[in-house]
Amino acid sequence: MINATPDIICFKDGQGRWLQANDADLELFALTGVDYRGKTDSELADFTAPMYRKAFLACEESDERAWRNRRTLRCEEAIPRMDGTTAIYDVIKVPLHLDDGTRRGLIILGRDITDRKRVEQKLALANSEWTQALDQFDDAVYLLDTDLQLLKANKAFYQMTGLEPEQSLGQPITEMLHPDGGAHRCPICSKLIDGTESIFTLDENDTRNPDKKPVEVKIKRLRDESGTSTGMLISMHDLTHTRQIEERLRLAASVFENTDEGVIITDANARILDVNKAFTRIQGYSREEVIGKNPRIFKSGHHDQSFFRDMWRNLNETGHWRGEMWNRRKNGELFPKWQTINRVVDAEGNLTHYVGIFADITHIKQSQEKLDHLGHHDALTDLPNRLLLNERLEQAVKHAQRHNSLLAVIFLDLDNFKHINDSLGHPVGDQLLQEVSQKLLQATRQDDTVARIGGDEFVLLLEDIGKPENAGIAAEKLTAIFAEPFQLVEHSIRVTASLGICICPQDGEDPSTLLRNADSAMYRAKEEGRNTYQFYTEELTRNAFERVLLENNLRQAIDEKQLCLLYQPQYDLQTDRVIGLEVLLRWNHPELGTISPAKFIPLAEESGLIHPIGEWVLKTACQQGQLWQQQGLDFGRIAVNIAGPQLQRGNLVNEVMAVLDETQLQTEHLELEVTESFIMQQGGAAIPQLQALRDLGLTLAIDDFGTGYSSLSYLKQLPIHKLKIDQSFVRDIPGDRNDMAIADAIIAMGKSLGLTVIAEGVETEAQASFLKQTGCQEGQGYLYSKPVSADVIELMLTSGLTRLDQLVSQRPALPDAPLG
Ligand SMILES: Nc1nc2c(ncn2[C@@H]2O[C@H](COP(=O)(O)O[C@H]3[C@@H](O)[C@H](n4cnc5c(=O)[nH]c(N)nc54)O[C@@H]3COP(=O)(O)O)[C@@H](O)[C@H]2O)c(=O)[nH]1
Repeated sequence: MINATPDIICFKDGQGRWLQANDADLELFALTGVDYRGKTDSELADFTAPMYRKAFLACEESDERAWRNRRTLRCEEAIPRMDGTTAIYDVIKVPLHLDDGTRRGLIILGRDITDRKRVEQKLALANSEWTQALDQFDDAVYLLDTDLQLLKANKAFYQMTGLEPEQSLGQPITEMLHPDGGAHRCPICSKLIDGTESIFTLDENDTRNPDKKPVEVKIKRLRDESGTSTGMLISMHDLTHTRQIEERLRLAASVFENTDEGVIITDANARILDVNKAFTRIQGYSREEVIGKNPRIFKSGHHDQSFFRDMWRNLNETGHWRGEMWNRRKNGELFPKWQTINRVVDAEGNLTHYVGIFADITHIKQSQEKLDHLGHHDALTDLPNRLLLNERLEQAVKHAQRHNSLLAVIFLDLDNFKHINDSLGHPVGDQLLQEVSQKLLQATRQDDTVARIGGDEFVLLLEDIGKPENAGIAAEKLTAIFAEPFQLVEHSIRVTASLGICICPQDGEDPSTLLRNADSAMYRAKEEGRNTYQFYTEELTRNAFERVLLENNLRQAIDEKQLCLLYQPQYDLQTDRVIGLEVLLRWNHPELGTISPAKFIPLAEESGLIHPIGEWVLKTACQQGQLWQQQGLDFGRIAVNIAGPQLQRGNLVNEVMAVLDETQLQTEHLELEVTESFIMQQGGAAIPQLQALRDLGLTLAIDDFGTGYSSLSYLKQLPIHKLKIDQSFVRDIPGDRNDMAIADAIIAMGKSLGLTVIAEGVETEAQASFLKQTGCQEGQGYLYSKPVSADVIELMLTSGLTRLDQLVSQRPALPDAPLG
């Protein structure tokens, strides 16, 4: 019967000797067919495979324990198998003793639990892995049975509740958490008691919160396959960190919305995702108007491409950019802002956003400008002060050096200003200084600088003055403002000024030298008796005064009949016949003698006196021509020089028509000469007037040709008849090859354009013969005749002679003709 069971059964006597064993036992130890009876485990180990020895010894040892403890022993024994695996047996050993305590025998029953063990081990492993996994959670997780007794809990649970596993497993949760019996007041326990599944939060200051932290509680009912409840799973999530993040987010959102700085957030492609209230206020666009747009819609046009290129490079290299930028508001207004842009990257370093923060710095800029203005201007007159003057002077010197131009520094000091202050008081002195400042500004060009460098001292900076004499003209204008008394609120004050002029580069090439020299020139003006000006160099002062003198005298010259005209014949080079007479003006000054037009015509042009003078010349020349016309003298044409300002004024055509009408000179007897440099300077503006003059039927010549750089294409557009080769190209013929080439080219150009070419300043036969050979049609110069009076011309024409030298040789007793 004992062989019918797969369990092992073995009986041993009191000395551990085997009495009987069933087949399962014998098979287990490979003892089948072995005479095992009367042998102990150790002895049997010799009768079977060596691998069983360890198992036999272990059996002996546990047998001994059972006897010694005199109690049934239950243990597990591992028995090796032939296939290399190990069988685990659940073994029960029942020790039998005699009444006197001696060992009588041992009953051994064993059941193979290898498979169960394996499953149990797997389960235990899985269980421990699961527990370990749950221990990793920060959330407290615990499992209750249907009686709400704690079955399992992770580490976080014990940490949160302060309970120990030994004292809590198998205990009712409600009593553990609320030993005072208040479980029904606890929101977690009351829900557990009700058996309801739920998710809820408890704040740290909630008196019912068993834990003093904000927590999110989730209660889940567990069910088996049949749907029967098997327990409850509870998780408690500590919300402290979440609450902190929420708080930070709330704070960030509040800062975003309430900060005074505009904030703009874009995605990685610079598409706007969000803007704040301040942005809307500053930029003028609503949030909806800009979402999805690129910030370039705010571009002001103030910055060039390189500005943005540098900005992006910086941003991408360093992760941020900071600087001043100009933007355009929705209403079109430009404004300056101080902008910071940051790149935002994710954990992998990939660009996700750009965040721009900016402040409108319009007011700061305005304040800066105000401060800057205050720092650079005189508080009383608002004129530039010494600091700004120095800056401008430095720039002006550089400009003059770069462009090879002239710069004038005028130091102006009021004469006896101290007396005005002392006698009438400082407020009146201040008023006077303000008035003087205004007048100085009115008397200068917008580009000039008028500075007050202290007390009654002013400095004027005149750039690009062309020639030093122009500084003298400016000084004249400036002294003129002191000719009339200054009308102040309660006083009419007469005051004069002394001026010192210094020219850059000739009198100094740096600001301090120029100011010092202008100052010392001003002191010389004071020494000269005040109310005057002096140049730093005496020669310039002399020239300037001479110029003023001439200009003043020229005004009287017409009325006092000091002007007269000379005529210089012009010839056909092939026939030597007189074909015209150039009219040349002379000024016979009662004290200074004959003054060259080269000296006074520019003065007349600058002062505007050229208009009455030019009119007088034209009318006088036409009257003379008409006289000769009446006498039947063949003078060809009268060639009158027209100055640039006469043409520029715009009424020359009417003026010429009126003179021709009045004098009755036939139009074909009149020729007008206009300089090439003036025509060039006018561009196309002179053409309509020249055309109108040509339409009158008179002849138009371009004077000083070759000095004004006109091009062939430009010349073609001009309604002219004649080119007059400038005498500077004739003077050195035949010695200078360049001049010969230029003269040749002008003659060829004239020919190709169908224009007559006349050469002026012909003094030698060689020059005349070269010009003739190269095809120049007409000539004029000392070789034939100097400019002479009308009487001499008349004599020459009536005598049938053509050249002055012939006249002189034939008529030695000529009247006193003024010879040019
Ligand atoms: N707008 C006006 N300009 C006038 C008028 N009258 C004269 N001028 C211009 O003044 C410049 C100087 O003139 P001037 O001193 O009269 O000199 C002229 C001739 O005398 C001189 N000339 C003539 N032949 C010779 C010569 O063989 N050698 C030599 N060295 N000089 C000579 O040349 C001047 C002629 O000038 P241009 O007009 O270029 O023919 C001068 O620019 C006059 O134009 C006037 O009324 N209005």
